[in-house]
Amino acid sequence: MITTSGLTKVYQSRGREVTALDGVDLHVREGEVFGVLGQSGAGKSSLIRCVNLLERPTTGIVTVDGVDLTALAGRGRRAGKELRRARSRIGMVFQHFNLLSSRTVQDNVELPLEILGVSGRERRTRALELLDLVGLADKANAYPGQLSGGQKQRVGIARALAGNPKVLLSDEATSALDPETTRSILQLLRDLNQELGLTVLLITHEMDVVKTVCDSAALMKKGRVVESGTVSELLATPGSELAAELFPVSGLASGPDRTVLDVTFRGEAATQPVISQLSRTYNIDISILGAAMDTVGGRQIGRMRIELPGRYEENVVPVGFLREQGLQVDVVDDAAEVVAEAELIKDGAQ
Ligand SMILES: Nc1ncnc2c1ncn2[C@@H]1O[C@H](COP(=O)(O)OP(=O)(O)OP(=O)(O)O)[C@@H](O)[C@H]1O
Repeated sequence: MITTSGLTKVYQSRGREVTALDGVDLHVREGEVFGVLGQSGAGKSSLIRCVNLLERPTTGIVTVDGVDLTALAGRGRRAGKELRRARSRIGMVFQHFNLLSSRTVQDNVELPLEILGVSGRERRTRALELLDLVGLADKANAYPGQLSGGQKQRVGIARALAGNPKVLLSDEATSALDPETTRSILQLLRDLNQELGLTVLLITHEMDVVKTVCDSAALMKKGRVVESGTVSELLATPGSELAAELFPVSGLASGPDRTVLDVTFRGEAATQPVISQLSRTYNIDISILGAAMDTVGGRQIGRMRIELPGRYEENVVPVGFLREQGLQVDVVDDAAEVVAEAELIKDGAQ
């Protein structure tokens, strides 16, 4: 539904060039909720703004629902009209709602329809339908200033849906909201995704958002996508940074000459007593350093960090046993963990 290939965006800023996107290839399938994560400055906003051509990419191609938007941009009047039409099929939701304070809720929702030249009567009916869909039928005549943050975002979503889009882009839609309101807005996006078959591309810096609503996710760093896939694929990828952040377990080895493993359980494997079997079969003592259960991508999943006596070379057979039981086993390298933690501290300090 959304494809970018070789997308770059270079800004000219005070005489120097800033590369915000450095060759981004993204594939968002029809009907999925796709989350793009990354630290501040990674290029997330530039990406989403290039997808609907709010920002003109420097090079590369953006296709939405089979239409090459980059080919239409800046190619005369006729193509401009086609681009406007294609863009009306892409809704956009903003972090700070971007509502007009002098217009009522209903008039805010009608605005894109006015621009599309829809008649007054049709606009009113459509706006009321949309307000009903987002649970705000009783606020049609209120002004944005009279609404809570969550209600304002619902109006923003209703407005984004006015042109009957197939795609909804969301730029940090929940980051100005409290946790409870965030949950209800995410639920609304999920319901719209399922009821209307809407494809949603959202950018966020919150792992919880990805956990709650996303089918797929990508991690951006310095203008590049460094990991992407369905949430289940990512969780099954050894060494995936997104998986580790989506589902963190911690705990350091209790001393030298120990093997630390992250064992991920899902489905049937979660109900088997594998740890006690492992201990009995190989006559080893196992310490549990950390454990967590969670629902990720709608599936229950568990992860446990365990420690076995002896170095990894001495534990190849027990590790093989765990893998034979269908468990995902990642060997935790303490030295790498220490480096990763130091990087996190350094990034946080910047
Ligand atoms: N209009 C602009 N002019 C010059 N540089 C820009 C412009 N917009 C973004 N940048 C730069 O491009 C890089 C990527 O910015 P972008 O806003 O896309 O990142 P982001 O991941 O969305 O960050 P945040 O989470 O803080 O919004 C940054 O270095 C930023 O300073």
